[in-house]
Amino acid sequence: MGGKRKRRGRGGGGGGGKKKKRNDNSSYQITDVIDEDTVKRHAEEVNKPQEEVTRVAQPKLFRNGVLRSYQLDGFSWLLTLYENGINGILGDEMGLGKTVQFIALVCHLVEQGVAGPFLVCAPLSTLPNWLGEFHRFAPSIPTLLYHGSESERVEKREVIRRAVEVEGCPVRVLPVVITSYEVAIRDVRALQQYSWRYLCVDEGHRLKNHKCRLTKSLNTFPPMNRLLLTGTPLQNSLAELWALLNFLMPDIFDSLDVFESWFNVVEMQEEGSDERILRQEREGQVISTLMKILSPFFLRRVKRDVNLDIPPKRELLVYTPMTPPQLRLYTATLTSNMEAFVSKKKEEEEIEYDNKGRPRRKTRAHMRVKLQNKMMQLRLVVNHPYLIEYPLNADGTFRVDEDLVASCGKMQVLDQLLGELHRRRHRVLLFSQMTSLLDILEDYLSLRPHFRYKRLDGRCTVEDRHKNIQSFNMDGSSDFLFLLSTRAGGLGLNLASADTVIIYDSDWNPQCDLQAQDRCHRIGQKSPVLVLRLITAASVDERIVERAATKRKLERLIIQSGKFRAASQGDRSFQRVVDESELLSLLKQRDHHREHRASKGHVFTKEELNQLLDRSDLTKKKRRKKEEEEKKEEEEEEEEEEEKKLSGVFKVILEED
Ligand SMILES: Nc1ncnc2c1ncn2[C@@H]1O[C@H](COP(=O)(O)OP(=O)(O)OP(=O)(O)O)[C@@H](O)[C@H]1O
Repeated sequence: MGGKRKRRGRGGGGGGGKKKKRNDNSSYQITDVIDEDTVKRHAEEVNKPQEEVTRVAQPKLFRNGVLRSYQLDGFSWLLTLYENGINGILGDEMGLGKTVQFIALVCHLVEQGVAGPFLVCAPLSTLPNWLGEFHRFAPSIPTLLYHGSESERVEKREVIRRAVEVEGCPVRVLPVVITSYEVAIRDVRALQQYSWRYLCVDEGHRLKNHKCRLTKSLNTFPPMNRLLLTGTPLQNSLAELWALLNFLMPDIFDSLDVFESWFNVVEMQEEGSDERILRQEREGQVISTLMKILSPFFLRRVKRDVNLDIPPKRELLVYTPMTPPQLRLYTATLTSNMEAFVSKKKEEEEIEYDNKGRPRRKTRAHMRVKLQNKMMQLRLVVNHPYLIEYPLNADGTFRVDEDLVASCGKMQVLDQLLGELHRRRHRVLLFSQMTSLLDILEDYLSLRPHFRYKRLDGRCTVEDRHKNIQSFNMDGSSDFLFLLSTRAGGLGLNLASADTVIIYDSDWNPQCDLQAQDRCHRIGQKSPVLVLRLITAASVDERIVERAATKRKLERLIIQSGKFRAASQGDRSFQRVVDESELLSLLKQRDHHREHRASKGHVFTKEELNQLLDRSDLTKKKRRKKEEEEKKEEEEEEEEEEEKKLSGVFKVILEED
């Protein structure tokens, strides 16, 4: 175990309570993890009983929209945190409108005379969205996109100091500065100079590594209120969650070692650990305690809690076989002679004989990878053999023909799925981890020119991202497909005009794939969403999906269990220990609904395809849910009527008495 980390004493939330000394590893108490008094004080403030919390009305500066009831709750919660100088995490499930809740908070603070400036630090791909949301919902609040070349940024720094008049506000207001993580790191010196009133880090799980440059840079800023927005606060391990808490409250969460030792994370994440988790909970109430600690700083609502009225989502696993060339490459990799295999093949191909029988060297294939990392090689083979070697034409250009589809099991199934989805007029988001695979998919799309598409990955400029997203979301857009890299395209984008997600290759981190799915399963979605996860059978793909499922277990137990949903009040039933049956059902939960495998050959039969793509029952499910809700409402109304009548009777009786 490492030594005690030095406290930095930054960040608005640090409580400065007394610290308990720890002796050795085995005798850690929960009070070693955190300062109990401080947490208790925060909890009392934030978790006041419902009656005592007055929900704040929608700010006047928040226009062109009505905050939903849970958003008003969330905004009130944010305000309570601000007023008590506590930092926190708004962890609502993706697509519930975390952005608008923060915008409402800014509007309210400005109305109250807080002049700013406010700093929003977000992934590059979401900057246009942030600006758009501010312009749409709070048009009178000044904003500044802090981005661009060095000289542009120097000019913009002047604007940060320029306060403007805002109608109905007691003070002149400084802008909300919206910038990317990269720029915040690059310009840390310049940005430190301002007296920021509030820092909001969007997709806050970016700070999951407490040693990352962004965390270090932001920690050098003068103290101010800090807020993290993230729909996926627990990604791979509790250490990552600790890093977020450490960023927000370094005084309380100052030792990862202690935190980890208490919450025995490694054991909890091992495969087949269900029994152990249950035992730990029985003996030490580990999960319940962790929730108790988190509760004052963390608010999370999920779609099913808030009656969002969007159609349901269904995830299917679609298993695809390997083609013979893929199998050969895969076996060669496993037996470690991939290099020999490929170079031997290359040699055979490179020597050609001219019409006089003389040997002539000729390059036929373009070797695309340095063959080092075995796991990576296996992933390349299953994703597309052309990622290993791409055949060339005589003139040295890439050979793009039907072999591109025929040589790869996933491509054959993808081609079949896309054909049918296009015919049924669905619109598709297609995610891959690898930009080189997106290149191959673009080559494929040149063979299917009727599939109009857009593309977004880490290489796109902010302007191109914005243009492509707008054009895809436009009414009457002719785009059928959006190619996205999971890392760049999974964050914070609104693509609710699509209703199908295809995950070509799964991420080791399950939250990245969830992020991807929720680009279209969000407010604004009108149709049931189908998520198709392609998995090459009996390959590294299966291992990735299994590993991801194990990681999700922890997240499901702590974050998804629905205990953080009340914005205020003691309703957060932490007094009630998470009971065993509840834990068991969380442990058993699966993300996917069904698995599909082609019964014969490489692709699906018509019947199988129909079954796979059918979502009529989801529409029915939605209708049924609505009917049930209406029925419940009617019953409640009837009950109320009944009660009124009864209380009338009692009143008469009482008066007569
Ligand atoms: N009250 C509202 N009225 C109208 N539109 C809303 C409202 N709340 C949210 N939206 C819209 O819903 C969509 C999702 O909101 P937003 O992007 O803020 O979600 P999010 O929780 O931040 O998601 P993510 O975690 O994916 O970033 C946006 O298009 C937003 O404009």
